[in-house]
Amino acid sequence: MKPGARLQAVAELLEDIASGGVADAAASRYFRERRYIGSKDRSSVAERLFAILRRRARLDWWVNRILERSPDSPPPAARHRLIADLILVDNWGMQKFLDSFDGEKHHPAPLSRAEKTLIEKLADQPLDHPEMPRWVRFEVPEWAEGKLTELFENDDAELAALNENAPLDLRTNRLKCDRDAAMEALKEQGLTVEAAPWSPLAIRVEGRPALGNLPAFHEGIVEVQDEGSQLVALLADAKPGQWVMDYCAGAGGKTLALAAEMENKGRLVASDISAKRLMRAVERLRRAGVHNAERRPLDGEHAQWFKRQAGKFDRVVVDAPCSGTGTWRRNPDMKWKIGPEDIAELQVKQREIIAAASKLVKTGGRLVYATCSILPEENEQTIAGFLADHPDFQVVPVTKIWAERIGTECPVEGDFLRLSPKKHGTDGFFTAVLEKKPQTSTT
Ligand SMILES: C[S@@+](CC[C@H](N)C(=O)[O-])C[C@H]1O[C@@H](n2cnc3c(N)ncnc32)[C@H](O)[C@@H]1O
Repeated sequence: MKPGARLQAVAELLEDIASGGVADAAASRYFRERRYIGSKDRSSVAERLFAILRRRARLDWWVNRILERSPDSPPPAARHRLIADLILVDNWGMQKFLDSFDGEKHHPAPLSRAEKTLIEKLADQPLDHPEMPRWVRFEVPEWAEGKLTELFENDDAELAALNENAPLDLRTNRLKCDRDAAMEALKEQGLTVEAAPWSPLAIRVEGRPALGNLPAFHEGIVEVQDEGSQLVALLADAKPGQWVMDYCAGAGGKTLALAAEMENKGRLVASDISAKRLMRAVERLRRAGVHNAERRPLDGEHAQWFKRQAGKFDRVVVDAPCSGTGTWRRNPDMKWKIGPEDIAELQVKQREIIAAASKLVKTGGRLVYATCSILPEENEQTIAGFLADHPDFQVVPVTKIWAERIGTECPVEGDFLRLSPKKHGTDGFFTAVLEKKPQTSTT
């Protein structure tokens, strides 16, 4: 691809994302439909795309200022973001733009008058400007800035970490081998890897290798999973022979980890409101050598079955749908797609889901509630609301489970697991473990 064609690809992807596309999926689709684009070009396009998404608030601030757009005008055009990025970050001058934005096949169309003004007036400006509001400087939505500042007790580095590149983490599949053997295999296959700090199964990979080509991946020795997500699954403390329900299983990320902890023994049910998402778990379960998992979509057809399972499960894991605020570093476009009204809606949904799932837990069994959100509304507040309505459940401190299950230094103090990218180097995660109390006799 010529440099101009790479830029055009970035502009088209930015356009797609601005009109509702999700960055990861949009990029995968774009490349799938254009198989002729080689791997170097793909990486270069994806790298610039994600870098622009991470700088979006500051780029928009500059475009609005230069073009004298009012703060309530719609977001700037995708091309304006790209042009601003090339000037503010790469110091492009007019001639470079004229050479690439030449309207040739696969190249960006020639510059408009407004774009030329942008290029002239932005020349020699730095990306950061002292007049930028705090939310712009830290690249968080305006509605979230106050909340996050309070949550992180004015620690600016926590806000900044929400916008940094996330590492690629793999989970060793204990059904196939231990971490040392998995790391050896990955090294032999050309990867640079190290043991990640918290999960005894986590392997951190340098760079962004194409895992699809690796035998270790095809053989199910490792699975992609953020270290934080691995810890959630470990804290479920699922044991061989137990009955375990992964209530919001999606494409099975946690189901796989739970199956390995259960050593393929016992009953593992993956349920989800979306049968389509559950279907995506099938191939992953096969690759991982999981034999004890069954899929049960939460639909009319299975409603009776779920009713009959009341009080039968040792572990019910609720990996609830959430705002994903803990994964903003991985999905920098997502934060601009949600607002406070979504958080309020999610909170209602989370309370309904945890209440429904709790019915499946047997006496002495555990309900594990997790989100990849860092907002207390979706976490501590959901748990407090649930416990107020369900006095038959009590909190089991994660520090206690950690000591029994993992044994190393626990990353948190107190009852709940609350991980943050800055403090723990993982995505932001929350986990609470609740136990169904033994029934007290009323005689
Ligand atoms: C955070 S995702 C789960 C991710 C998955 N556990 C993993 O580790 O890969 C949340 C899931 O909840 C599902 N969901 C949404 N509403 C639900 C409901 N009312 N009951 C059960 N699952 C629901 C969504 O379809 C989605 O797959």
